[in-house]
Amino acid sequence: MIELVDFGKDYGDFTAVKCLNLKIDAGEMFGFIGPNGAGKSTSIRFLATLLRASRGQGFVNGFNVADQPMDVRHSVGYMPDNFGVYDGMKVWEFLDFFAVAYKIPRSRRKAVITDVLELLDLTHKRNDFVNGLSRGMKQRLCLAKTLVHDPPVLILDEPASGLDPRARLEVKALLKELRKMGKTILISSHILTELADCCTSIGIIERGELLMSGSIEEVYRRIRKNRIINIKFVDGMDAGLSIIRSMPECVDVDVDRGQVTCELQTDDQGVASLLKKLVDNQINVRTFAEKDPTLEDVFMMVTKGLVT
Ligand SMILES: Nc1ncnc2c1ncn2[C@@H]1O[C@H](COP(=O)(O)OP(=O)(O)OP(=O)(O)O)[C@@H](O)[C@H]1O
Repeated sequence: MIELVDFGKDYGDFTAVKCLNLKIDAGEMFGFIGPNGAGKSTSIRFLATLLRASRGQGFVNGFNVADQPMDVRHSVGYMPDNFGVYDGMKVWEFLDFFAVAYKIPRSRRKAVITDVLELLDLTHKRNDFVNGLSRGMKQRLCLAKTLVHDPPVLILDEPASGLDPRARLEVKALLKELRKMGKTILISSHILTELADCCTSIGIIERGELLMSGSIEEVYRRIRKNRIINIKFVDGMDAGLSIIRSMPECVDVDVDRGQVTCELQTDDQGVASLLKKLVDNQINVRTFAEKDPTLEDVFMMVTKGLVT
């Protein structure tokens, strides 16, 4: 449904995106994850037909982004990372403006706006001025405007940024609802944990390069070669730490409030042999537990080059 083939973008001498290949199937919710300046918005703006590529091609709903921009625009609901609005506009007028832009006939516009407001739980704000809305409401309104022409594809640039935890949860619930309605969704975020339980697949981008992509399960499977172990000692933590650090499989060690967290590039056998080594050296281990990687851990490992 969404595809980038060798996409690249230069701004003058600066290469923002090198060569990005991405394929998102119909019905997927794809999380596009990367630090500031990684190239997420650049790629997204290209897919939304707002930016010319320096190299490569993009396809949305079977249409070529560069050659068939109008078809792409009708297929896509795009939510930018910044929300702009004309002064003195009411909520319904804002949506009507986009409905007109998408050439929805006058006879259908009122019903479309009513439906979208209901879906986004904004019916009670219909006659309020947009500028008076809270940030959470504005984000929801922005999401509402991406839906007026009922596009099969939604491209959302950081839809949950700047929201409080409750508003973030609400946006996430909405996204799940939209996926159930059959929309294909590309969503970018730095808030990795946000995406973990709603995305079907993710792509991690850094400095214009896609470092890893696939279903969450696939990415976790690959990351499993790095094991994260939490250890607490009764005593002898310093001796324990030097044993851990001496292991060639050890790639990272962190100590926080009496708990040691170490990252080992190893398998089950390697994890077991660390515990054995500690016990054989008469170190009193109180707890020793492997931690399942969170999306945050995955992101840190991938961007540190520990997993490819
Ligand atoms: N119009 C522009 N002119 C010059 N450089 C640009 C322009 N737009 C983006 N860049 C640069 O390209 C790089 C990628 O920017 P982009 O906005 O795509 O990243 P991003 O991953 O979306 O970051 P963020 O999460 O901060 O929004 C950055 O270094 C940015 O400074």
